[in-house]
Amino acid sequence: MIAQAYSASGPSKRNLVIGLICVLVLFLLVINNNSLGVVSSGGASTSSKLSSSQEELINSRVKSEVEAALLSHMPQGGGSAKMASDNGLQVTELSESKRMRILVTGGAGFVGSHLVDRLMMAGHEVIVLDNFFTGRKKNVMHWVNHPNFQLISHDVVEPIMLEVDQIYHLACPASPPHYQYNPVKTIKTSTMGTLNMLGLAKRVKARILLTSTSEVYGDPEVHPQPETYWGNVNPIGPRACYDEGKRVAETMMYAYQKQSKVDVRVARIFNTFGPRMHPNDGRVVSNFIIQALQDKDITIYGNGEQTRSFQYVSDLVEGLIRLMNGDYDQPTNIGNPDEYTVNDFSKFIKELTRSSSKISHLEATADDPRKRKPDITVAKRELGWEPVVDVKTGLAKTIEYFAGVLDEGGEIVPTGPDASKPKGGGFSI
Ligand SMILES: O=C(O)[C@H]1O[C@H](OP(=O)(O)OP(=O)(O)OC[C@H]2O[C@@H](n3ccc(=O)[nH]c3=O)[C@H](O)[C@@H]2O)[C@H](O)[C@@H](O)[C@@H]1O
Repeated sequence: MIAQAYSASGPSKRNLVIGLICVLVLFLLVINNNSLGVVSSGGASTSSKLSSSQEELINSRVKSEVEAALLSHMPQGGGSAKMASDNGLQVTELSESKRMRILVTGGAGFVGSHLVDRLMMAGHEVIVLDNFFTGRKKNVMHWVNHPNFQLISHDVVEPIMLEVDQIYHLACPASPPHYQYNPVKTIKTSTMGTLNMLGLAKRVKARILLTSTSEVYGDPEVHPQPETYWGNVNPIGPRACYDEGKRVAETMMYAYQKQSKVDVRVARIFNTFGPRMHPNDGRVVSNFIIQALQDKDITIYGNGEQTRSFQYVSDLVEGLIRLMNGDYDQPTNIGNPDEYTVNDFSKFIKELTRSSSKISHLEATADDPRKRKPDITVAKRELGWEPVVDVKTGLAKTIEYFAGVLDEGGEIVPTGPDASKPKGGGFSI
């Protein structure tokens, strides 16, 4: 009996034990699977969580940058329907008859990307061309999936066939160390690039706006500089690739206007700063801010008595849009006449960043203009435009931006005065 009972109860007990073990194993497997799931998909999910939170961070930063930049210029109310896009920015719904297809060459760069934000939010279709030499995909990443937006990796030195209504032709490195890195390429960009864009404008009957520069005035002997001043440029100096390139680009604009009736606009941009400047841009505003935030020496080239007048990027963008859409077709200075010596500017940045940086004077750079200040009478009269963001407010936003870049990416070694290639991938994000 006992044996029977044992043998009878034996297998059932064994079955019970086996069953329990199975349940336990299953249970462990489930737990394990789950925990594996957390780890691996958690790896994935951590990374996807991370990337989505990074994305959120980027989007929120982009959003606040754009909102801050637009605050002073956006028409309030307006009445047009607006749609929130994926990046949280409001895009006006334009009727087909009002919606234009707008090409922005150099649209992934510092100025270009701010212009793209304005045009996209106004409800236009925007095509960005960029060769990503100084432009960065991350500057326009927040529009990449929007149906009104197209990003094309293309160098304006090569012709391109597109159908557009307006062309903002910005493509060209603008920082002295970058445009001097490959002077022949800089010349090609301003000449062949502008020729190609003018050819396109002629073919499709698009209005074209060239972003020229205060550098066409060279080392000016007239101060401040009105558009009627012809300039003082050394045609064979290290800056000539840019200065003369832009001067001949302007010449081409008016030759095409005269000969082929192309509808042209020319903006002469004075020193501009703001968020999305390349951390290795090498120009004075980004260099001084980055140096000051890291308590590194602030590098002044020469005696620091040279002057510059600084405008915030949203003012520039507003000026460009007004020039493009107005009737005035002659060259127009777009800049803020608020003038500083480089010495005073370094003190201003130190004060705003509460930095303990020391000032260090390096050798002066060749042909560095000794003074620069725009006469904006024409812009005021013809466009009803003048800057509305004071330098201190603009600098506060730019300092905040670079503080964020430093927090995310760690140390930045600013670009010095020598010709150099921009560091960091332009196409990666
Ligand atoms: O920012 C701009 O919009 C302009 O910048 C440059 O012109 P530049 O005035 O020479 O620009 P910076 O390199 O910012 O130099 C401004 C002054 O600061 C000085 N600087 C620059 C950088 C630095 O680290 N330290 C320093 O003392 C330069 O020698 C120069 O006197 C471009 O050539 C222009 O086309 C462009 O419009």
